[in-house]
Amino acid sequence: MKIYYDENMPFAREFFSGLGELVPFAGRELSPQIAADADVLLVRSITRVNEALLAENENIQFVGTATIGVDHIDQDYLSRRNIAFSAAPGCNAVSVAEYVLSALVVLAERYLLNLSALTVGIVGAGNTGTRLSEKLAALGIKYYLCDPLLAEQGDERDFSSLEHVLSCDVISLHVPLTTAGEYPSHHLLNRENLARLTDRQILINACRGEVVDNQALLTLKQQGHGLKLVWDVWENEPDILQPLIEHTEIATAHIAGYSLEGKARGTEMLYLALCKQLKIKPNLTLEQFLPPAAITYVEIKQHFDEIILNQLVKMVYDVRRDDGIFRQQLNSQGFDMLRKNYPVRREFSAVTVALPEQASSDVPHQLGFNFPR
Ligand SMILES: NC(=O)C1=CN([C@@H]2O[C@H](COP(=O)(O)OP(=O)(O)OC[C@H]3O[C@@H](n4cnc5c(N)ncnc54)[C@H](O)[C@@H]3O)[C@@H](O)[C@H]2O)C=CC1
Ligand SMILES: O=C(O)C(=O)[C@H](O)COP(=O)(O)O
Repeated sequence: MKIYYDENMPFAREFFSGLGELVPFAGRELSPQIAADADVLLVRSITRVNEALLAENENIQFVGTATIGVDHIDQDYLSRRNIAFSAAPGCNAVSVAEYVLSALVVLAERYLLNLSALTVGIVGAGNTGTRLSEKLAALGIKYYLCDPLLAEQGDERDFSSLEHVLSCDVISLHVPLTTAGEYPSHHLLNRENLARLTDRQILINACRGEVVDNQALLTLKQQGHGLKLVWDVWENEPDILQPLIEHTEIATAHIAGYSLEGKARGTEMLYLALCKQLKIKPNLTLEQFLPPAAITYVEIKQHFDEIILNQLVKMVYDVRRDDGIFRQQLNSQGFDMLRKNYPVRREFSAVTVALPEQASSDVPHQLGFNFPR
């Protein structure tokens, strides 16, 4: 059995070598000719899987994407051909939530904002939106959720209108990219509603670039609008609207979900799905392969406050590192190479935090840091 896998899938060799012959490929270079003899195809978000790619392949049994987003997969085509499909829902949701938290900590420091006094509007209350809301709740930050689909499905949380969440101090977008249905997200933020945002607001996009009309946003910023932007995803990646970069507070190359745990969990989820498809009992887990973090233990000696929060979050993940790399190296390396060469980043859970014995709050552990044994 030939298993074709994207070369940017961590631990793919470790997980899949016992299941078949492995063939790595570069995500944007996979052609119908190359993919023609794959029995299993494991992709990331940059490979479009559709009839154009698979028409010449008569044997393919399984397609997997090690990502949350599935907008690059023609699922109707796969089901018409009876090809099994699996994604990795939630695999890097914590990573995205920690990216957003790091950005908020950095902006709070830059503009002397009192984090706990901010309101945050979360658009899309699925895996990433929920992980973010849990971290905000741990910090006592008031948040509002907008997700008409979940509301209609009977989700019992409180939901707000899009109009309401767009009036919050911080707006964080966590929807899939969709163009059909009752609530399509393509250009959910457009010229009209962007123009209604105010100079004091922060807009964070770490879902898909096409959810915001990038050209309309650029025009608004060029007119002197003060809206602060945290921008991880861009329309038309990798050929992005570069003039927008200078108008952002934080700009990165679609890496919000790139913690080592987040990417590797995607690989592990595909391994489990493929084992199920092949009716094989899985015998490998991610814990076997994940290395320890560079710093594994921190002892806090004082009352936990926003200063310690700032230090703790930035010690594990300081989004300014990725912003700096992006601004300095985008033109020399290119968008895709920045992503391919992404430096190791760990999640909060890789670090154990010990608190003073009489600590009155447990915020670090509620944020996802590990408990001491
Ligand atoms: N920047 C990055 O590295 C990453 C980006 N993503 C993107 O984030 C998206 C969301 O991820 P998850 O939360 O894990 O997905 P999810 O599927 O768990 O949740 C998405 C939620 O958005 C809601 N939704 C859909 N259309 C909506 C609309 N028009 N208005 C409000 N809510 C709407 C859905 O009902 C669902 O509850 C993914 O589809 C992916 O495109 C995901 C991981 C990493
Ligand atoms: O999981 C998703 O959805 C994402 O956006 C991933 O972070 C995309 O990563 P790549 O598949 O483009 O490496």
